Amino acid sequence: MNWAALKARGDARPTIRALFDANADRAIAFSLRADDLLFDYSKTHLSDADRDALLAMAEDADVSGKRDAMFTGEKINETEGRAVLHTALRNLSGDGVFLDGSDVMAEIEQTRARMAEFAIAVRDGSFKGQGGRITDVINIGIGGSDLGPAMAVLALAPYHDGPRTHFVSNVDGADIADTLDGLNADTTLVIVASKTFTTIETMTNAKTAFDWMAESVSDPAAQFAALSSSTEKTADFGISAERVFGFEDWVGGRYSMWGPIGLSLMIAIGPDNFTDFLRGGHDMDRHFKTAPLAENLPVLLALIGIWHNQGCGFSTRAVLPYEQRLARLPAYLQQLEMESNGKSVAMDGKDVPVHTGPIVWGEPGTNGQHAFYQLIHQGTRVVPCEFMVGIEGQEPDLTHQHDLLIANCLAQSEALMVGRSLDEAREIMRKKGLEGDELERQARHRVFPGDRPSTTLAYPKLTPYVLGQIIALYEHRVFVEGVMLGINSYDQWGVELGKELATALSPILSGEVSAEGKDGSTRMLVEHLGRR
Ligand SMILES: O=P(O)(O)OC[C@H]1O[C@H](O)[C@H](O)[C@@H](O)[C@@H]1O
Repeated sequence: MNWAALKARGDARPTIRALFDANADRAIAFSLRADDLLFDYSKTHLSDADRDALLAMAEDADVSGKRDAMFTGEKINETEGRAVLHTALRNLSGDGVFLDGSDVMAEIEQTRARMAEFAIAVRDGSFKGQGGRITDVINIGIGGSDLGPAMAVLALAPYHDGPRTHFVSNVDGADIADTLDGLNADTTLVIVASKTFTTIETMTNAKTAFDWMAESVSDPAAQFAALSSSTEKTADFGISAERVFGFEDWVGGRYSMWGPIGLSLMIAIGPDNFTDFLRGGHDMDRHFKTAPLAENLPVLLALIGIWHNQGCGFSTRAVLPYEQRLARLPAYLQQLEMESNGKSVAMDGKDVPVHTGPIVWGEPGTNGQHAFYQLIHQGTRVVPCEFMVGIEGQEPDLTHQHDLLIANCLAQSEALMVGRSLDEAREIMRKKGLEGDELERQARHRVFPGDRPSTTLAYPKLTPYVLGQIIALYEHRVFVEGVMLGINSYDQWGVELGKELATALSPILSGEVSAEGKDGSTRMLVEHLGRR
């Protein structure tokens, strides 16, 4: 990968406005329609030649070959010796997906059918709590066993016609205490979601929920379900096999919401809507597998990411959905992107010679506009922005509010690109009656440098299908960026050390083990925080 050449291109980038001036059809030439999504990347610094160079880099990195290897069950997660087949969870084509020569689809479909049967029973009241029909469902999980369903349940609130859904993740007792407060144990279903069924936060919260349940009902385990790859451990916890929904280790935690980890979502919106969500993801898979690289949405999104981060040196990325119900999407994408591509060592064991995954963050618009957009417009760093907006909202009586929402979204990307010159700012100050030094001083504060890049993803309406498309789009984008960087996007060794040290610190904090050997700062903090 010729990173130096890409950097040279980034350094020599033309202004975005110059690119528009040079090509009257730039918006068409630098946008892509796939199914009913429109991805506009014309408000970036990418020229035809830069795009060609990036596409050539994608070809050199064998993105197509690696993509096919993923879909066909090769063990591309080399550091864990596993295949990467979360796409099989949403494979609705009827075609087999083979791993080591055997088709994995029968088991996936069987589990999905069991999930649907259980979800229907919870929704129609035929599965009951010991106090009657289930009114509340609590998903206890963290990371990939929390963020996906939590994000999607909020995103798809208009489709939510099942019991109330709650998510508990943090080991901070405040999380579970606040959630349990006011719930009736005898009409609550607790879903313990953990791929490994060893995660300390989840196991601790599950035990707390079990004890809470035991205070009110004679058979607490009867109101527990489990989602995991480790069925022995779910049995040890006492959860009956008929309410255990398993999946295999070739589904990564942050890619797992399409299968059993999505049970809370399925109960909330119903199996049919859940299938629509899968269909959206599956259709994006089909597009990713078949569209030529230059017309391939995940590939282009990845190339924009590589261009901004490794080409132009913009090391952060703001995700700005103009959709209040996508409030948890930035958090979801933080795990997806930063846990997948926050690595320094390439597949071959060598250091990656460039920065890897960007720092991803964001908030829904318009709220962010009144908070951090100041820095995006006038700060000293360039933050590429990824806007998202729907043609339609879900509130037929509030279309005027949706129009305002769209106007704000478009205004931001326009403002970022065109900016406001010093002369324009002077004119505004002159009209306000200022003159001389004061006019000059005030005008400078009102300059917007402009030439700041953004992309806009427009979708018809935030339906389950569209959410599936968007999530699968970002999953594949992360994969393509990972391939180009030469890293394994599917492991997460970087989370281990903190876990190990936390395990060692617990007995030190409780005074069972001495803090000797710890560094001075940690010893001081143990002494200060270990007081009861
Ligand atoms: O689903 P679990 O096994 O409980 O894991 C929950 C989460 O914790 C881990 O530390 C990983 O960083 C995440 O990738 C994972 O999603």
